[in-house]
Amino acid sequence: MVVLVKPPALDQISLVRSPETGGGGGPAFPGVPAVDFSGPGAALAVVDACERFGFFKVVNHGVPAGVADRLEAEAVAFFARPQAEKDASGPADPLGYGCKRIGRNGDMGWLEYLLLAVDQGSVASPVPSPSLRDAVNEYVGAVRGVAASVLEAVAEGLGVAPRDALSRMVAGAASDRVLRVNHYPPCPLLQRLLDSCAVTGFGEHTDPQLVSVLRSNGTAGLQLALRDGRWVPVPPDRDAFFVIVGDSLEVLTNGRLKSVRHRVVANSLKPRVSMIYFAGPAPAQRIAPLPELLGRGEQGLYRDFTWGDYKKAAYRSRLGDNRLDPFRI
Ligand SMILES: C=C1C[C@]23C[C@@]1(O)CC[C@H]2[C@@]12CC[C@H](O)[C@@](C)(C(=O)O1)[C@H]2[C@@H]3C(=O)O
Ligand SMILES: O=C(O)CCC(=O)C(=O)O
Ligand SMILES: [Fe+2]
Repeated sequence: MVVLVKPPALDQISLVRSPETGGGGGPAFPGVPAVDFSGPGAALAVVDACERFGFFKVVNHGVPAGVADRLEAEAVAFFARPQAEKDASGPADPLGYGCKRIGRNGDMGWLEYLLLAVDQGSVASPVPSPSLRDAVNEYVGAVRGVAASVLEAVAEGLGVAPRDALSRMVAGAASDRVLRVNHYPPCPLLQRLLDSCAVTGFGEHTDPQLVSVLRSNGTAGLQLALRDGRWVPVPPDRDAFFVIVGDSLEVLTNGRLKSVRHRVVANSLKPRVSMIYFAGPAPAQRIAPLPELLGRGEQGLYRDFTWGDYKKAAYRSRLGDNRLDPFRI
């Protein structure tokens, strides 16, 4: 008999079978779709990837590599500071520095992070150092353009007019944008057991916003749930931005694009650093299917709500909950 005893530092963090194959197997995962934003055809490729996986990566996005590299270096320097100094920027509630605790309802992961509010072009939260603030500002200045291009491509690919019908929802002065910088330290305490168990870095969930734009260093750990429930690893790519369809975009498209469950498992040897820009709308924004996407006589699948309503409910939920279920008709 194998008895699993977790070291104290891990005793509130769950283990996952990784990757788990779900029941029955399914068609081979062809890999994460890469959409080239420098050429023609991006809009249709974006919609195809969002319909099939709720996930893709943007290549040739035009953001100079130095912008993300600089934020990554500043983040590494911040997370290397003494714990007491980092704690002075926390606890995250929901913004600020957080360690292991995710949200307010008991979720735990093997990570530390900074959650920062972003206004139209720069960070709106206090940032622990001027050099980190400059790097964050430079980064959000660039990544918000990627989020806008993605949402324009979605609108174009779905035949929604005007082209900025979605992107303008996350570009207004009152829009709710957040930048999250995650650091997953190596987790040597628990080496992979039986070759199939891993420590939860960030538990499985969907993102509540329209889209999330993620960039990570070269350390693996991100996993994606396919539509048939199988989990697949996402190979890291420092040069790309990964795009995650969120719950709000699912509703706006009446379920044609679906939000995707994803999670991160800790690496036993290398640190993972990721930065994720969550593009959310203004609290008063109605989140309802776009009329162009409802066929004649077709009903919306969700009851009427605003982003403010949804966010309030989200912050009362556990990470892994299906937050859209209570809003389905
Ligand atoms: C457990 C939670 C953390 C979270 C708020 C929530 O109550 C449920 C949604 C979580 C999530 C997931 C995506 C993003 O990382 C995040 C910032 C968000 O908008 O929703 C987190 C929230 C958080 O960490 O505060
Ligand atoms: O750190 C990552 O790679 C993903 C984290 C994530 O999904 C999130 O912060 O919502
Ligand atoms: Fe996420």
